[in-house]
Amino acid sequence: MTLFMPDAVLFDLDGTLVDSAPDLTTAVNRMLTELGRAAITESRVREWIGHGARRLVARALAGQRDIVTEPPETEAAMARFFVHYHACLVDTTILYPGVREALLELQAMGLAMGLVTNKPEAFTTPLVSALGLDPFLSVSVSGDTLAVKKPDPAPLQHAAQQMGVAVDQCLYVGDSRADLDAADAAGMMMVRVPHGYPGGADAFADRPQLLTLTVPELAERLGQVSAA
Ligand SMILES: O=C(O)COP(=O)(O)O
Ligand SMILES: [Mg+2]
Repeated sequence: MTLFMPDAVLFDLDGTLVDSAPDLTTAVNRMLTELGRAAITESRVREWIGHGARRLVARALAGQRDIVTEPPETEAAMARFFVHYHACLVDTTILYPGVREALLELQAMGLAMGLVTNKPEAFTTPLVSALGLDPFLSVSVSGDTLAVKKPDPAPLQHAAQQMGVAVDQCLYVGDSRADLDAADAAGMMMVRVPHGYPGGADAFADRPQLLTLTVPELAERLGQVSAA
């Protein structure tokens, strides 16, 4: 698949710009321990994130990824998860290697940048600020900014609208199937990072053509496109 020169690049957060799984695991396990439940592994958390904090908490309580209805204790558990995740939000969470330099390059190319994450705003805002991402982002759409979250296309469409850029002139950079489904439904091109939390081993099995690049590789490729 060939790359075009977009007017704006939108980024997913968890698994794309930052590896937040260790701190999320700490918070989930503090919550589970409080409820007298057994802790879960970080690899489970890596499989269960991507559809927002509430879905992660519900999956952790149910002990499985596929849930039809939320366990009844989800609401109360969410309140405890919020307390615990706030306390360890940036204990170990850092940008993936080269991300800061890549964002500087993209900024120097004159590209507008934004964030579209399923993470609740209460976590997105302090995390973005602690990691020094604020100066790069002209818009930030979280999982609870609108009534719907990814894979619904609305958060991507909302971000594009806020930036005054046509949806098909934006490029979305994400790590999960929810990101791809949102981008497809919005009519936005997506590039996938090779790390992160895809949402199952076969999450992209039916999309072998999907361009897979790290954020630094993307900045380099777009640099070539803009120079051409
Ligand atoms: O909160 C989540 O489940 C994942 O957040 P993300 O959309 O930034 O990957
Ligand atoms: Mg993600």
